[in-house]
Amino acid sequence: MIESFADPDSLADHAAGLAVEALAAAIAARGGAVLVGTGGRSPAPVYDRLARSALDWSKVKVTLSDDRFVPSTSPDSNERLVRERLLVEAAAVAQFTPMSVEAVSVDAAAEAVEAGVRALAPFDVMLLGMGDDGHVASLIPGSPVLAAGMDPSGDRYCLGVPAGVGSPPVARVTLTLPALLQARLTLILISGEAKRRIVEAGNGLPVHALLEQAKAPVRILWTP
Ligand SMILES: O=C1O[C@H](COP(=O)(O)O)[C@@H](O)[C@H](O)[C@H]1O
Repeated sequence: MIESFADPDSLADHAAGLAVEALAAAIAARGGAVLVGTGGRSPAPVYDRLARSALDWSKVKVTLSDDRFVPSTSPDSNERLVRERLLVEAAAVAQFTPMSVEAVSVDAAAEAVEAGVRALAPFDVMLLGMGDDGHVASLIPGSPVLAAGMDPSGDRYCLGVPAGVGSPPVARVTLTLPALLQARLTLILISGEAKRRIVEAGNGLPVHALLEQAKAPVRILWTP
């Protein structure tokens, strides 16, 4: 069920509030918390709010749902977005685990980060956006590795995605569906009528695999 908000600020306020509540509960219960951030245009306002929150960020580990296989200084880097908008102010002390690293190939990069990302699971909060094609993370329709990434019985958490799909159409490292289902709470942040229609269509796109499962709690926050 889609939760609607009048404007981007109220959506970001609510998303940040849910995330802080869940992360604080994880710290109280287990002594630490794991936040999986995401890239694109949706999460930055939530990051701004999280960075100012009174959470004990020294006990929070942060990684990404996916990243582009580009230098972390690139404007296309999701890591750059997280470092500029989340890992600042109070959140500057959080420990970050990258989803992409310099390597001879994107597959080598995925292999290099697999153990470190897997060690963070189960994740306490995962933020996701959704592309105009129904992709989440970098599980993108038309990708030659989509079936592998969406395989619920797959044994990898991190997967290399060849260039040619997505915007920008660069190579990427993505969490797989089994990894996405390791989140105790997933918040999908979407905006606009077109994306709402994609979610409601229920026609087998990557986002629908998350919505049609009962293992991991998923909430969709939408604003016009
Ligand atoms: O390319 C990507 O797209 C998705 C969705 O981005 P949005 O701008 O439509 O919210 C994003 O979640 C992902 O991290 C990114 O690599």
